[in-house]
Amino acid sequence: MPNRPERSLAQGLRSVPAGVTVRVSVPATSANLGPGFDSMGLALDLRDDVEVTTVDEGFSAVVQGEGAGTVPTDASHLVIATLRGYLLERGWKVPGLELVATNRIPHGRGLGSSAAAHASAILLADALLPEDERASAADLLNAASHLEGHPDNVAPALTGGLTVSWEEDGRYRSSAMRPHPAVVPVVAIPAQPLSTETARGLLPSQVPHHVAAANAGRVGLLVHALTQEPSLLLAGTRDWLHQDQREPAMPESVGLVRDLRRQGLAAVVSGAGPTVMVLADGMDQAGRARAALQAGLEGSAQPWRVSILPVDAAGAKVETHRSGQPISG
Ligand SMILES: Nc1ncnc2c1ncn2[C@@H]1O[C@H](COP(=O)(O)OP(=O)(O)O)[C@@H](O)[C@H]1O
Ligand SMILES: N[C@@H](CCOP(=O)(O)O)C(=O)O
Repeated sequence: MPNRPERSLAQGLRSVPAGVTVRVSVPATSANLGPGFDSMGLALDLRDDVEVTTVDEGFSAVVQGEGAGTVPTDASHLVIATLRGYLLERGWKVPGLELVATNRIPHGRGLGSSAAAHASAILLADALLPEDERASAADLLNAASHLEGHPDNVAPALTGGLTVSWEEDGRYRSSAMRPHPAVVPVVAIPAQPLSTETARGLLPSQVPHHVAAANAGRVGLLVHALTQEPSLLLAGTRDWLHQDQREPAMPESVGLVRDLRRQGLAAVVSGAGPTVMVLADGMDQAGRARAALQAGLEGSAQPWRVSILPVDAAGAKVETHRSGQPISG
């Protein structure tokens, strides 16, 4: 029977057959949104598209767009390595893979590129398995979040929209909400990257009780502002937990956030930075935010890309193609 997995007696692993193609499209995400450190996230309308085809042997990647020329193109490519690791955990192996990535999410800018890569790998691996072996959406979220180390990017990348995520007994969970249609994200993306690992290394291991309490209050307000009352976004995006602490690694970004907030705009550091994002209340304010970002960046030593980046409501999309059959969603 074509495409039936074979048992590898040597390793006790079942093998995904050659000739299966799966595609995934995953959006960029902005995590934290001010006070919601490691919990809040928003999907943005900018996508990485990744296709893998199983082959008889060898692991290779063709990378177009962001990361081309810098990320590995062999078995150590993040998506290939993650996909194989996940299959192994599930008791499966793949003899070889050809991967084609069309990347639009810039790397190391706080827009969730590594979360998109981890989510892509888990979704692709899952789609390579027979239907009766597929994991639930909750299990996929949990697996990808563990790989990323925190769920705030992975959750909106999978579901789209606005998410709040949490961890309970070692398992990551998330709930998705529809942001108010007036909310318009405006981003300023610098040329110079900053790794999330470096930015996380700047955070203190403890904070005073009153700081934790103040941030918790603003997260509650943030959910209300993002879903019901965008006029409260400036107050709802106030943070004391991580943005100032990371200033040494991105002084320009944190200074810009302060400057914009003094002008009444709900500016935040996107994820671990250094991208700056304004959550504008309507298109008029989004236009003012774009102009304020451009003015604030005049004279910067590096180029910045300033643009409106609308909310993505769709989240991740997966397509599978098995030996001559049409692609199915
Ligand atoms: N699509 C991808 N393909 C391969 N590697 C990737 C991809 N996206 C991210 N990475 C890896 O993750 C790193 C960026 O991760 P990180 O520092 O967490 O920043 P980000 O805020 O973009 O997620 C890149 O430098 C690269 O090594
Ligand atoms: N909560 C994390 C979010 C990291 O997001 P990224 O897009 O920068 O990877 C953090 O702030 O460290």
